[in-house]
Amino acid sequence: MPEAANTPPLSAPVITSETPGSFARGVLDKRHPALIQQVRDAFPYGPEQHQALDSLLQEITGGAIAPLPAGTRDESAWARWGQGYFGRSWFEVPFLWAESYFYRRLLGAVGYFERGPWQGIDPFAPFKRAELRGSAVAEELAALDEVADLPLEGRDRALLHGALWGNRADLGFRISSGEAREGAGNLIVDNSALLWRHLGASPNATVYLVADNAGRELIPDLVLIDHLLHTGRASAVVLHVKPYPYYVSDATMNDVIDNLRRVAEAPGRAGEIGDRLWDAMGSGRLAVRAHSFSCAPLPYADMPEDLRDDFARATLTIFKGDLNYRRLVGDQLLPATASFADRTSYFPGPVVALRTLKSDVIVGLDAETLAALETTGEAWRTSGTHAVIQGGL
Ligand SMILES: O=P(O)(O)OC[C@@]1(O)O[C@H](CO)[C@@H](O)[C@@H]1O
Repeated sequence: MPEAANTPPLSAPVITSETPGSFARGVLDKRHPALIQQVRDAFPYGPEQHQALDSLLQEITGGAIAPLPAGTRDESAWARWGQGYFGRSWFEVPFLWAESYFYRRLLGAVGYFERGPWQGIDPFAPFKRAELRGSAVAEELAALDEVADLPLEGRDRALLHGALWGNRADLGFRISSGEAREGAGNLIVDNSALLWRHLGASPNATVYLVADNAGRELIPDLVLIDHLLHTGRASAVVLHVKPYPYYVSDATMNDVIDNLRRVAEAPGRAGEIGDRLWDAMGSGRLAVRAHSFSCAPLPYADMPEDLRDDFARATLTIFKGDLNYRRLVGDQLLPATASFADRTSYFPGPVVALRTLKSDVIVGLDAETLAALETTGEAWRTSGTHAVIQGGL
């Protein structure tokens, strides 16, 4: 098994998809082929795209990993990141790398990067759009009218939890689970008091939020951002999104615009929040960044200098979602009781992860919680029913 490069002290095997029946294997041999079919069905692609999708499907299900075509704009970056992986089976290379490269190749297959009519067409846009127009978003926006009447502590909790559990609704997750599960969910680590205390003790805070999915996750993220700005907990917010479509529903700048417009056009409090956020973007109090490393197949421990310098300016960085969590602590078979603070000690500032559990990686549990979870017999690590608000503060 490959060893982790550049990651903090505790070394543990990097997760691959080699084991039949494992979560990672299921993503590669079920979720990815199903996604190719969904994308194919969602657009009137021409023969060129269909052929490219056919050969990608063939490659991921039985072939060897091929490099990017010569002359592609990011060919050299992927040649570097994929050194030692090309020519091998998709299942035996690191899971994180294989998933990221799959999305890069899927976009390549539908002509996203090439000059031509399909350039810049987000293959996941129909799914994102449907979610944005759906009744769940409308209901969640309407519920903000009630939240507005809560005392500050209640609003803090409701809006933080909204952003947290919004992560359960991601569209990639629904490909294998049928539907994202609804319900109360289990918060198995809750460091939210530390988060509020840290912000309370930091005048003129700049909060960074590293976004995950668009739609039912990004909307509550934006609402939380407004809450931080509006209550003075933050004087500025920086929102990191993906530079191109990724992991099905990950938020890009186009999604920020669509989601913000959706909020601003809603009636009631939601519309007010949308207007304030619109103004915050205009005044620079809310800035958006789309760094290329956000789509890199690497842990944050390997982030480039410019991104490290950027995060170093944050009073607090909030990482959303499962994939960011994997990249933050390392996509490795770590002991669940390993310290979150130790695993994130390389990060240039205080961090908090808001994540529902949708893959095998988890750290920072106490032995009792872990033992109780293990006795349930549930797939608590991967089902999206459990969550953490976990801080290295
Ligand atoms: O980062 P998110 O949206 O919370 O979750 C994304 C995710 O669940 O999707 C993949 C499977 O498709 C997992 O490997 C991954 O962690």
